[in-house]
Amino acid sequence: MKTIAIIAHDGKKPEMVQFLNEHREILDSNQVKMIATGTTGSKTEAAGYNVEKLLSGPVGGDAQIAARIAEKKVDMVIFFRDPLDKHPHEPDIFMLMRLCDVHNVPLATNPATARLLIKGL
Ligand SMILES: O=C(CO)COP(=O)(O)O
Repeated sequence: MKTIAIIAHDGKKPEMVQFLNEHREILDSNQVKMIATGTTGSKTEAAGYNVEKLLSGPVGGDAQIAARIAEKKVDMVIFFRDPLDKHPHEPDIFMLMRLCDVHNVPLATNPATARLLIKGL
């Protein structure tokens, strides 16, 4: 069983849903568990997937996922960041990405990278 963390900023949520739908077969299999920040999780559920929803990003969701990364409970992170928007919780976003590097967890921040990573699952 592999755990994938799914996170998307508002401007990137449509791209995330499109990405998920392109990989439905893999993501629906019993070999994959998804966790997500709150609103991304709601969109993921609305698209028909099972997902564990954590808090919304700005109120601690990124920090919760970062903690799971530190606890070695996450195998891959797909985080479609919006580089053209400001985020009040930027310190949490950097913490999450930093912990991916500390713990050598694969991190995709755009669909092109995510497509390559998910093929390697
Ligand atoms: O803010 C986010 C990531 O930094 C995402 O949070 P939501 O999925 O709750 O919108």
